[in-house]
Amino acid sequence: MWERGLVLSAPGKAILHGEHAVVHGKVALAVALDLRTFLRLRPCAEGRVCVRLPGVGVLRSWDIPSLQALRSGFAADFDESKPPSVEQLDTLREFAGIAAGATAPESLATLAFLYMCLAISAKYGDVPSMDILVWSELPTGAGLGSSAAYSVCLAAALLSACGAVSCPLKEGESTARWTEEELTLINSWAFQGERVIHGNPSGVDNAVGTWGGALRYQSGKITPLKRVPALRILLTNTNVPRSTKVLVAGVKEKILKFPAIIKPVLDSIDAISQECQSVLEVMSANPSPEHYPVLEELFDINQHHLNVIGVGHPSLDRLCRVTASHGLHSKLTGAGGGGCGITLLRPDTSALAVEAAKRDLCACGFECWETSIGAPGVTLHSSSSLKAEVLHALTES
Ligand SMILES: Nc1ncnc2c1ncn2[C@@H]1O[C@H](COP(=O)(O)OP(=O)(O)O)[C@@H](O)[C@H]1O
Ligand SMILES: C[C@@](O)(CCOP(=O)(O)O)CC(=O)O
Ligand SMILES: [Mg+2]
Repeated sequence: MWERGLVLSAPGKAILHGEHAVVHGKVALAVALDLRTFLRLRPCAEGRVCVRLPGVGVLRSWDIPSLQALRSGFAADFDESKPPSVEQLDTLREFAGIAAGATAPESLATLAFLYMCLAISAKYGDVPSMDILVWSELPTGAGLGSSAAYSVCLAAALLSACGAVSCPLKEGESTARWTEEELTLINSWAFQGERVIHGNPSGVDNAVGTWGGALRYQSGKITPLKRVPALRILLTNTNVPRSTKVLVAGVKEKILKFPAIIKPVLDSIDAISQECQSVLEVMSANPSPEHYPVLEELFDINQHHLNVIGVGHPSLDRLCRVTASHGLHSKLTGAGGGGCGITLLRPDTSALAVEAAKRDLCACGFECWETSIGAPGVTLHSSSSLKAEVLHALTES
């Protein structure tokens, strides 16, 4: 079925609570956003694999025999349960001409592609000649899980191309999703992509990209949150670039340096996530405005904690101050160090008040957008069902 080509997508995410702490076994609550990464896969005839990633300026192609030769060097070691080894990544870097230790977006994206392509073909059979194009509505490296959305799309496309998962889109349907079992496989390979990009990911981002909706995540255990109130959220990108890999490594260093000081902060973040989950459950049964002050206070406390563990940034402090001047509460989301913040809007926050806050945030050089949460996870699309903007990006890039 994929032989006619396919288009699929995965959502970005916002972490309500638990970023960083989740890497150390604590609870995180995360929701899928209505901003997505799209991948188009087309067969091509020349015995080559071609990858176009316009978001990070990559246009590369390799002939299949050279990929097969590379793979045969360490085929036995590829498995979705094993982290990519230093040796494997060094070999792939050398093959692709990527400098050791390079953390540029294009280097990490190319390395993740090569790793997943070789590992999946080693396990499930050769990849066919193909042309892959990835285009995203998400900002890259801003805390909204663009790396996970990219990894989920690659996993779904490569597993489809090797025949390890089906192509569930039937003639005449506009979208389709895979079975639970297939989604579990896609998620585990997406986690490998995240491992290449992040070093030590928790797995929460790829879980949201795969399953969508809203979920609680702890140490690999994914619990969908069935009853979540329709929260209104304002996302603000400070446009300050940062790397998840570097920030995650910084928190680890702080824990090693001051364990007795930092570990209780992570425990407190865990308690915030749990408290927030209880409040959301009560709210969905009884959607009364009385719960909002609690959610707002939890945002404030967690933002302080995230500053304590070293992932704040002056731009994020400014974001919180500006929204506070409009009576709104914000925290960073994702890895921090710049990137995005989320601001909770109450059901009765007027459009005028939101516009005034947005105006002040934009005056700081930030970008804002109001989003809805709980979007579907990884999805196959028929071309005719795509928005004009997406179709244009996938045909013109
Ligand atoms: N559209 C995309 N195309 C290719 N690579 C991408 C894309 N989006 C993200 N990436 C990869 O993910 C990395 C950003 O991941 P990360 O630092 O975790 O930030 P975040 O996940 O918050 O956006 C980029 O450096 C790049 O390697
Ligand atoms: C900081 C962390 O909790 C979330 C990172 O999210 P993002 O890559 O900044 O979108 C890391 C992780 O969970 O793997
Ligand atoms: Mg990421």
